[in-house]
Amino acid sequence: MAGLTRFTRFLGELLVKKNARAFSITPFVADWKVGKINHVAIAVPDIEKTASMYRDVLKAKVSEKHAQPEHGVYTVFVELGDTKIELLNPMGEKSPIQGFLDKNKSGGMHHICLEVSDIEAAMKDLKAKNIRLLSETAKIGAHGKPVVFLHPKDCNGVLVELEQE
Ligand SMILES: C[C@@H](C(=O)O)C(=O)SCCNC(=O)CCNC(=O)[C@H](O)C(C)(C)COP(=O)(O)OP(=O)(O)OC[C@H]1O[C@@H](n2cnc3c(N)ncnc32)[C@H](O)[C@@H]1OP(=O)(O)O
Ligand SMILES: [Co+2]
Repeated sequence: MAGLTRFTRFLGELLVKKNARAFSITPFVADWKVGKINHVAIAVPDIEKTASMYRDVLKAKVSEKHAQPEHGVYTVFVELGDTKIELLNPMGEKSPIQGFLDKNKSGGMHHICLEVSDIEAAMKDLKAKNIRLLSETAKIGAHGKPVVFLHPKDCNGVLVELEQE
Protein backbone atom coordinates (compact mmCIF):
# COMPACT_ATOMS: atom_id res chain seq x y z
CA MET A 1 0.00 0.00 0.00
CA ALA A 2 2.82 2.39 1.00
CA GLY A 3 4.59 1.50 -2.25
CA LEU A 4 1.47 2.37 -4.26
CA THR A 5 1.11 5.76 -2.46
CA ARG A 6 4.78 6.59 -3.21
CA PHE A 7 4.30 5.61 -6.86
CA THR A 8 1.13 7.77 -7.16
CA ARG A 9 2.97 10.75 -5.60
CA PHE A 10 5.89 10.23 -7.98
CA LEU A 11 3.50 10.23 -10.97
CA GLY A 12 1.80 13.40 -9.65
CA GLU A 13 5.11 15.24 -9.27
CA LEU A 14 6.18 14.20 -12.74
CA LEU A 15 2.97 15.65 -14.24
CA VAL A 16 3.35 18.95 -12.33
CA LYS A 17 6.94 19.36 -13.60
CA LYS A 18 6.00 18.46 -17.18
CA ASN A 19 3.05 20.91 -17.20
CA ALA A 20 5.11 23.70 -15.62
CA ARG A 21 7.58 23.34 -18.48
CA ALA A 22 4.90 22.98 -21.17
CA PHE A 23 2.93 26.08 -20.06
CA SER A 24 5.85 28.31 -19.09
CA ILE A 25 5.53 31.68 -20.93
CA THR A 26 8.73 33.31 -19.61
CA PRO A 27 10.81 34.24 -22.71
CA PHE A 28 14.33 32.85 -22.70
CA VAL A 29 16.79 35.53 -21.55
CA ALA A 30 20.47 34.74 -21.09
CA ASP A 31 21.71 35.28 -17.55
CA TRP A 32 23.22 38.75 -16.89
CA LYS A 33 24.51 40.60 -13.85
CA VAL A 34 24.96 44.21 -12.88
CA GLY A 35 28.49 45.14 -11.77
CA LYS A 36 30.15 48.28 -10.40
CA ILE A 37 29.45 51.98 -11.01
CA ASN A 38 31.55 52.88 -14.05
CA HIS A 39 30.87 56.62 -13.72
CA VAL A 40 28.60 59.29 -12.32
CA ALA A 41 27.92 62.01 -14.90
CA ILE A 42 27.50 65.71 -14.20
CA ALA A 43 26.20 68.09 -16.87
CA VAL A 44 27.88 71.49 -16.62
CA PRO A 45 27.55 74.84 -18.44
CA ASP A 46 31.35 75.45 -18.51
CA ILE A 47 33.31 72.20 -18.88
CA GLU A 48 36.79 73.85 -18.86
CA LYS A 49 36.04 75.67 -15.61
CA THR A 50 34.69 72.50 -13.97
CA ALA A 51 37.63 70.40 -15.23
CA SER A 52 40.00 72.97 -13.75
CA MET A 53 38.20 72.75 -10.38
CA TYR A 54 38.74 68.97 -10.25
CA ARG A 55 42.35 69.23 -11.62
CA ASP A 56 43.67 72.29 -9.80
CA VAL A 57 41.61 72.51 -6.62
CA LEU A 58 40.84 68.84 -5.85
CA LYS A 59 44.15 67.64 -7.42
CA ALA A 60 42.43 64.79 -9.28
CA LYS A 61 43.63 63.15 -12.49
CA VAL A 62 41.56 64.78 -15.26
CA SER A 63 41.44 63.80 -18.95
CA GLU A 64 41.42 66.07 -21.98
CA LYS A 65 38.06 67.17 -23.44
CA HIS A 66 36.74 64.72 -26.05
CA ALA A 67 33.97 65.18 -28.62
CA GLN A 68 31.39 62.37 -28.68
CA PRO A 69 29.45 63.23 -31.86
CA GLU A 70 27.38 59.99 -31.68
CA HIS A 71 26.06 61.19 -28.30
CA GLY A 72 25.84 64.96 -28.85
CA VAL A 73 28.15 65.78 -25.96
CA TYR A 74 31.71 66.72 -25.01
CA THR A 75 33.17 64.65 -22.18
CA VAL A 76 35.95 65.04 -19.63
CA PHE A 77 36.72 62.16 -17.25
CA VAL A 78 37.89 62.66 -13.68
CA GLU A 79 39.62 59.48 -12.52
CA LEU A 80 38.84 58.43 -8.96
CA GLY A 81 40.40 55.05 -8.14
CA ASP A 82 38.33 52.36 -9.84
CA THR A 83 35.48 54.72 -10.77
CA LYS A 84 35.08 58.08 -12.52
CA ILE A 85 33.12 61.30 -12.80
CA GLU A 86 32.10 62.16 -16.36
CA LEU A 87 31.70 65.89 -17.04
CA LEU A 88 29.25 66.61 -19.87
CA ASN A 89 28.68 69.65 -22.03
CA PRO A 90 26.28 69.90 -25.01
CA MET A 91 27.60 69.39 -28.54
CA GLY A 92 25.49 70.49 -31.51
CA GLU A 93 21.92 71.72 -31.86
CA LYS A 94 20.16 68.55 -30.72
CA SER A 95 22.19 67.54 -27.69
CA PRO A 96 20.21 65.19 -25.37
CA ILE A 97 21.50 67.14 -22.36
CA GLN A 98 20.36 70.61 -23.54
CA GLY A 99 16.91 70.33 -21.94
CA PHE A 100 18.48 69.24 -18.64
CA LEU A 101 20.90 72.21 -18.65
CA ASP A 102 18.08 74.63 -19.53
CA LYS A 103 16.27 73.43 -16.39
CA ASN A 104 19.45 73.25 -14.25
CA LYS A 105 21.33 76.41 -15.20
CA SER A 106 24.36 75.82 -12.99
CA GLY A 107 24.51 72.09 -13.88
CA GLY A 108 23.73 68.97 -11.89
CA MET A 109 23.96 65.21 -11.60
CA HIS A 110 22.80 63.82 -14.94
CA HIS A 111 23.16 60.00 -14.90
CA ILE A 112 24.82 57.01 -13.32
CA CYS A 113 26.54 54.38 -15.44
CA LEU A 114 26.44 50.76 -14.29
CA GLU A 115 28.47 47.96 -15.83
CA VAL A 116 26.62 44.85 -16.97
CA SER A 117 27.98 41.41 -17.87
CA ASP A 118 25.86 41.04 -21.05
CA ILE A 119 24.26 44.24 -22.42
CA GLU A 120 22.18 42.47 -25.09
CA ALA A 121 20.66 40.11 -22.49
CA ALA A 122 20.08 43.04 -20.11
CA MET A 123 18.28 45.03 -22.86
CA LYS A 124 16.03 42.09 -23.74
CA ASP A 125 15.21 41.41 -20.09
CA LEU A 126 14.53 45.06 -19.14
CA LYS A 127 12.37 45.60 -22.23
CA ALA A 128 10.26 42.58 -21.24
CA LYS A 129 9.90 44.21 -17.80
CA ASN A 130 8.56 47.45 -19.39
CA ILE A 131 11.62 49.57 -18.64
CA ARG A 132 11.98 51.95 -21.59
CA LEU A 133 15.30 51.85 -23.45
CA LEU A 134 16.21 55.24 -24.95
CA SER A 135 17.63 53.71 -28.15
CA GLU A 136 16.64 50.61 -30.10
CA THR A 137 20.21 49.35 -30.19
CA ALA A 138 23.27 49.92 -28.02
CA LYS A 139 25.71 52.65 -29.17
CA ILE A 140 29.46 52.74 -28.69
CA GLY A 141 30.15 54.85 -25.58
CA ALA A 142 33.05 56.98 -24.40
CA HIS A 143 35.13 53.89 -23.48
CA GLY A 144 34.68 52.16 -26.86
CA LYS A 145 32.15 49.70 -25.41
CA PRO A 146 28.39 49.33 -26.08
CA VAL A 147 26.11 51.50 -23.92
CA VAL A 148 22.35 52.05 -23.62
CA PHE A 149 20.24 54.45 -21.54
CA LEU A 150 17.13 53.63 -19.47
CA HIS A 151 14.33 56.17 -19.07
CA PRO A 152 14.61 58.09 -15.76
CA LYS A 153 10.84 57.80 -15.20
CA ASP A 154 11.24 53.98 -15.10
CA CYS A 155 14.29 54.13 -12.78
CA ASN A 156 13.08 56.14 -9.77
CA GLY A 157 13.85 59.52 -11.37
CA VAL A 158 17.47 58.65 -12.22
CA LEU A 159 18.74 58.38 -15.80
CA VAL A 160 20.70 55.09 -15.93
CA GLU A 161 23.34 54.21 -18.52
CA LEU A 162 24.34 50.54 -18.87
CA GLU A 163 27.81 49.77 -20.21
CA GLN A 164 29.13 46.39 -21.34
CA GLU A 165 31.87 45.49 -18.79
C1 LIG B 1 29.26 59.52 -23.92
C2 LIG B 1 28.29 58.64 -23.17
C3 LIG B 1 29.07 57.68 -22.25
O1 LIG B 1 29.21 57.90 -21.04
O2 LIG B 1 29.60 56.68 -22.81
C4 LIG B 1 27.27 59.46 -22.37
O3 LIG B 1 27.13 59.41 -21.17
S1 LIG B 1 26.28 60.47 -23.35
C5 LIG B 1 25.23 61.35 -22.23
C6 LIG B 1 24.14 62.06 -22.98
N1 LIG B 1 23.20 61.14 -23.57
C7 LIG B 1 21.98 60.85 -23.02
O4 LIG B 1 21.61 61.38 -22.00
C8 LIG B 1 21.10 59.91 -23.82
C9 LIG B 1 19.84 59.53 -23.11
N2 LIG B 1 19.05 60.70 -22.74
C10 LIG B 1 17.91 61.07 -23.38
O5 LIG B 1 17.48 60.40 -24.33
C11 LIG B 1 17.23 62.31 -22.92
O6 LIG B 1 18.18 63.13 -22.27
C12 LIG B 1 16.06 62.05 -21.97
C13 LIG B 1 16.44 61.33 -20.69
C14 LIG B 1 14.94 61.25 -22.69
C15 LIG B 1 15.48 63.42 -21.56
O7 LIG B 1 15.26 64.17 -22.69
P1 LIG B 1 14.62 65.62 -22.60
O8 LIG B 1 15.29 66.39 -21.52
O9 LIG B 1 14.60 66.20 -23.98
O10 LIG B 1 13.14 65.25 -22.28
P2 LIG B 1 12.13 65.91 -21.31
O11 LIG B 1 12.48 67.29 -20.95
O12 LIG B 1 10.81 65.66 -21.96
O13 LIG B 1 12.27 64.99 -20.03
C16 LIG B 1 11.31 64.02 -19.68
C17 LIG B 1 11.31 63.95 -18.17
O14 LIG B 1 12.55 63.37 -17.73
C18 LIG B 1 13.21 64.25 -16.85
N3 LIG B 1 14.66 64.17 -17.08
C19 LIG B 1 15.32 64.60 -18.17
N4 LIG B 1 16.64 64.36 -18.04
C20 LIG B 1 16.78 63.76 -16.83
C21 LIG B 1 17.92 63.28 -16.11
N5 LIG B 1 19.13 63.37 -16.63
N6 LIG B 1 17.73 62.73 -14.89
C22 LIG B 1 16.47 62.63 -14.37
N7 LIG B 1 15.36 63.07 -15.01
C23 LIG B 1 15.52 63.63 -16.21
C24 LIG B 1 12.65 65.63 -17.16
O15 LIG B 1 12.77 66.49 -16.05
C25 LIG B 1 11.21 65.29 -17.48
O16 LIG B 1 10.49 65.14 -16.29
P3 LIG B 1 9.15 65.94 -15.98
O17 LIG B 1 8.24 65.56 -17.11
O18 LIG B 1 8.70 65.42 -14.64
O19 LIG B 1 9.56 67.39 -15.98
CO1 LIG C 1 27.90 58.42 -19.44
